[in-house]
Amino acid sequence: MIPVQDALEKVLALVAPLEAETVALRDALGRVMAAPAIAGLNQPPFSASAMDGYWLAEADHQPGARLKVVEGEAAAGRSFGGTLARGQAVRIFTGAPVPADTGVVVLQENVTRSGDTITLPETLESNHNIRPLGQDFTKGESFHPKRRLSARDLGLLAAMNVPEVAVHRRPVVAIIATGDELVMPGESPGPDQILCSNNFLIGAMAEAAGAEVRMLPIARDDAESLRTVFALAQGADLVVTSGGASVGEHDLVGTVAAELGLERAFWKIAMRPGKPLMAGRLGDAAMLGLPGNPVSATVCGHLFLLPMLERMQGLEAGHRLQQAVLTDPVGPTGPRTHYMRAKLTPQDGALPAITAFSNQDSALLGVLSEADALLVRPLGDGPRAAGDIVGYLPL
Ligand SMILES: Nc1nc2c(c(=O)[nH]1)N[C@H]1C(S)=C(S)[C@@H](COP(=O)(O)OP(=O)(O)OC[C@H]3O[C@@H](n4cnc5c(N)ncnc54)[C@H](O)[C@@H]3O)O[C@H]1N2
Ligand code: MOO
Repeated sequence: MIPVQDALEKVLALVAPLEAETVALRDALGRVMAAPAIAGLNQPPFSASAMDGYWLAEADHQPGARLKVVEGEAAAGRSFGGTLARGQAVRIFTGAPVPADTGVVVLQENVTRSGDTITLPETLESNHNIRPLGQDFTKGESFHPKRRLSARDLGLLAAMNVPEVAVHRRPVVAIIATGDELVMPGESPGPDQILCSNNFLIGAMAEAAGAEVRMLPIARDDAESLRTVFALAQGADLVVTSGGASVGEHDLVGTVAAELGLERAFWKIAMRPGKPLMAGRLGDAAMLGLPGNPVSATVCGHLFLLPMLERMQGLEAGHRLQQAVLTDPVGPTGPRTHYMRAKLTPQDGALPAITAFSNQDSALLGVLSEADALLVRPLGDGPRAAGDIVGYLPL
């Protein structure tokens, strides 16, 4: 059994950031940029009015000044074009280019207009209400956030006149459930059978983390069936199996994968649940052999599959341990780090409170669905009392 941190380093060494592909800006949400985008222009491209009102020269911006409003106007998309003499003002609207780089926009509701004359108020605003050219970004500026692109990022890229973005290719993940007892939802299980939940759980986790998932047929607990399904995984970047990872006679995943050339990085981790996890390189793909128990598969998915997917997409990969306060005591841990299913309760202005579920059986999907955190109990840790600060991983 190797420690979790060592296992994390080993699984991350099995993968690398995937090559870039170009996608339309419209399809770039949640993707990770593989190269910087360069602003094609200044934003704003001209000094622009921030308000509807009148533009005038700075020298004419005096309390109570009376100014003549000239013919014409400056509107968004249509500049004024003319020039103003002293004592003149021009009608201007929000987003319009200002007639000259200096000057002031006075809000229309702050002047008194009579015919073609406006009178400025006795108390003037200090704000000139002009957005200077390039105040948002300048032409040639580069943008390369090391995170998933958000809706706000897409807005920025659009404003930069970047219609297509170079992003890391999505990892293709082949998912293989193994077991004679498994049937798919919608089928009628025989008396000794159960439903295959892992594919849905792990598949959805991978998709939510940016992967393209290929759901393969269930492999039976015999070498022939496993070989057939492994062959269908050809071309995937990552092959994720579940079940058949332990030590029983029917646990054949390791044996068959070895026969197919698995260069095993490790098998068995000092963690609970998830002990029988295996990982390695299988041809051109990385392989992660998850334990069959759905909770064990999920915990391993959070601890290893998600970081692998992050790394393949060019993200910083790892576990982001957070802190919470125990509501109830927990017992000592044994020789494995224990990831306990737990519930968080937010606390005003303080760390959240965390409560471990009383039943930690690694087959309980109901508890897993209710849980929103894994309370992390380091191996060899003593008992902890209510009020102690502990680490957790959000689910
Ligand atoms: N003698 C020992 N027995 C076991 C050990 C051990 O160290 N010595 N380890 C236990 C631990 S810990 C785990 S975890 C399990 C993992 O075993 P496998 O990875 O070989 O998984 P299976 O035996 O195939 O299945 C375990 C359990 O999960 C159910 N399962 C499997 N696949 C799915 C699926 N796709 N969807 C839903 N449920 C699934 C399966 O029916 C079993 O109930 O081994 C312990 N044994
Ligand atoms: O490690 Mo097993 O994953 O405890 O049920």
